[in-house]
Amino acid sequence: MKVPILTVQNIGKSFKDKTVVNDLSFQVFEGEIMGIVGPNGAGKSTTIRSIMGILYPDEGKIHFNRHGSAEIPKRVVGYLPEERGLYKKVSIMDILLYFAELKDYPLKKARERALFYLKKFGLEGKEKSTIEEFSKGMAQKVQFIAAIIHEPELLILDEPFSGLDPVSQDVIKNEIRELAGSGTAILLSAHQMNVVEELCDRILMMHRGQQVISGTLEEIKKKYANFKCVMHGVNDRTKLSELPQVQRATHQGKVTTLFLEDHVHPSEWIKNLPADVDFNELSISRVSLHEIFIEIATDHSPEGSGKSA
Ligand SMILES: Nc1ncnc2c1ncn2[C@@H]1O[C@H](COP(=O)(O)OP(=O)(O)OP(=O)(O)O)[C@@H](O)[C@H]1O
Repeated sequence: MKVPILTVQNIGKSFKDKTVVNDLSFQVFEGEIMGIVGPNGAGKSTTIRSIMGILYPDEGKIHFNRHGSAEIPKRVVGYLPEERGLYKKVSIMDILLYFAELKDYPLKKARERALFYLKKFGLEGKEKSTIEEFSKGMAQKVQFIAAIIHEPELLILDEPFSGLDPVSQDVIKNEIRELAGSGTAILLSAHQMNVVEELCDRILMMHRGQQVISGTLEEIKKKYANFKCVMHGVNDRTKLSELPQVQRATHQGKVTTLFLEDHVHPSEWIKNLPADVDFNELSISRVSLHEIFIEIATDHSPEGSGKSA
C-alpha cells in the first residue's frame, strides 16, 4: 500500500494581486520520486517554499502525514534550496555537522555519514577543505549531503542538477534512486526533461501556478503523447501539413515533423500516405516529455487540434 508522507491540499499563493500558485493539490508517497516541472515562473519554487514554511500559502493546507502538528517536522525533512549557499570559510565537516545539529541528529553518526558520502561523491579526504576551495559542482555535492545528513523521510530538492556536469548528475541521480529505494519520499523540481523521464515515478507539470498534467510517465504519455512522424525528404511543406489527421507540423530543412492527432493508429496512417510523398527516412514515435513540456509552455494545449506550419 502506498504510504503518503506529504499532502498538499488546494494551496494558493499570491504576491500583491498576482496569483502565482492556484488551487494546487498533490501527495508524495514513501519511497517514490515525484518530479515537479514547469516553465520559468510556473510556481514550482513558491510551492516548495510553502511546503518548507519559508512562505505561507494564502489558502489550503500542507500536511506531513506522519506528524500531527501544524509545525514542519524539521527533523525528518531534508531540503536543497534553489539558491545555494554555504559558509565559505568553514571546513566541510563543520558545515555538515552544523546541518546535522540543526536537525538534532547525533553528531557521531553525522560524522560517519559525512565521511561516507564525501567518499561516495568523490570528495574523500576533503573534510578539512573549505567551500571557497571547491568548484561549483563540488559545493553542490556538499549541499546535497547537508540535505540528507540526518536521514530525512522526506527530501525536497529544488533543481538539484543545475550546474552539474553529466558525471556529477549521474552521481546525484543514483543517490536519489538509492534513497527512494530505501523508503525516502522525494519531491524534486528540475528543468532537464530527460532526467525527469528517467528518474521520476510520478510527474506534476505546472503552468501559471496550476497543475496542467500529473501522473506516472506512462499515464502521461498515454494521455498526452500522441504519435509524431519524422520524415526526411523534399516535399511541399503545405501539402504535408494538410495531410489527414495531422495536428501540426514543424519543418527544418529537409526534415518535417508531423504531430498526429489523438487516437491515430500509426500503421493505418502510414498506409494512407499519398504515393508522391518523398522520403528517404521515416520514423514514428510517441512525443517526449520535453515536447509535451514545450507544447504547454508555448500555450499549445496537448490536446489541441489547431494546425500550424
Ligand atoms: N517574493 C516574491 N515576491 C513577488 N513575486 C514573487 C516572489 N517569489 C516569486 N514571485 C513570482 O512568482 C512567480 C513564480 O515564481 P517561482 O519562483 O515559484 O517559479 P518557478 O516555477 O520556480 O520558476 P523557475 O523555473 O524560473 O525557478 C514568478 O512570476 C515570480 O516572479
